[in-house]
Amino acid sequence: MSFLEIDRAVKQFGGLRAVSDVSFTLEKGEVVGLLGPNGSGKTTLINLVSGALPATSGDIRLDGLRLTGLSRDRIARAGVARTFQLVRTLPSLSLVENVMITAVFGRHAHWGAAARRVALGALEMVGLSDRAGVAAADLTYIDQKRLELARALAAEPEILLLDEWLAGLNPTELAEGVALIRTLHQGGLTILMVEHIIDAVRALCPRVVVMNSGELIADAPTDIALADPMVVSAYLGGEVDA
Ligand SMILES: Nc1ncnc2c1ncn2[C@@H]1O[C@H](COP(=O)(O)OP(=O)(O)OP(=O)(O)O)[C@@H](O)[C@H]1O
Repeated sequence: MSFLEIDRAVKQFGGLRAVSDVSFTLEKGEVVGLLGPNGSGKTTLINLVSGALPATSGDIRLDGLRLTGLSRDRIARAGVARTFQLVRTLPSLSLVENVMITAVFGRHAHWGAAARRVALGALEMVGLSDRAGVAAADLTYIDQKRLELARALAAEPEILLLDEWLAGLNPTELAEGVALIRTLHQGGLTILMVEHIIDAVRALCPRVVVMNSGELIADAPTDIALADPMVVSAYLGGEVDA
């Protein structure tokens, strides 16, 4: 049994099959890239794993527990946390308040002082603990991204789903972001990351899975997948420097 098992997952939106019979597994402690062109179904797949959307059919299991059909809250309690492509913070609340919310609804359902302690720990991990009392509205873009990650970490996940968390960062911030993800991985977290920045994927992910038009077209070591002609033509329009 693998840690995360995605077994023939399907998501149908009316006549559109956004995720079509996708199967792959992740072992505990792996960091895997989820690649594919715009509209290929990556975010939809993340939505199925995190419970933001119900699957049309198929099974998704974490450590043997069937997630399919469970509520989003129950899936968070099972140890799944994710970041969103569009950062979701509550601007009028302080950073620590923003993060406490996910500590409350996360794996261990902390409350009060315990939720605050977990939230401060998550802010520390992303380098924001010195600004815990600042309003989220006052953050720069990279710090909003850090806050979004802290919110996911405060849920104390077993598996972290990153949806283009590195997008929009400048080169210095990108290097910091890559280092941060590496630290999380080294701490034992299992990570599935949707990412378009190939240098970051190469730096972080020994293995990638690639989607195109809802289907899985590759599941291989990163160098091999990025040199696969089907991946090159589908995903990168032939422009990858593999
Ligand atoms: N809630 C929805 N209702 C209807 N169609 C949707 C919905 N969510 C996504 N889609 C469609 O499903 C397909 C896959 O979208 P998805 O966002 O999963 O792709 P993606 O690979 O994450 O793309 P990107 O890299 O641009 O984020 C697209 O055609 C999209 O328009």
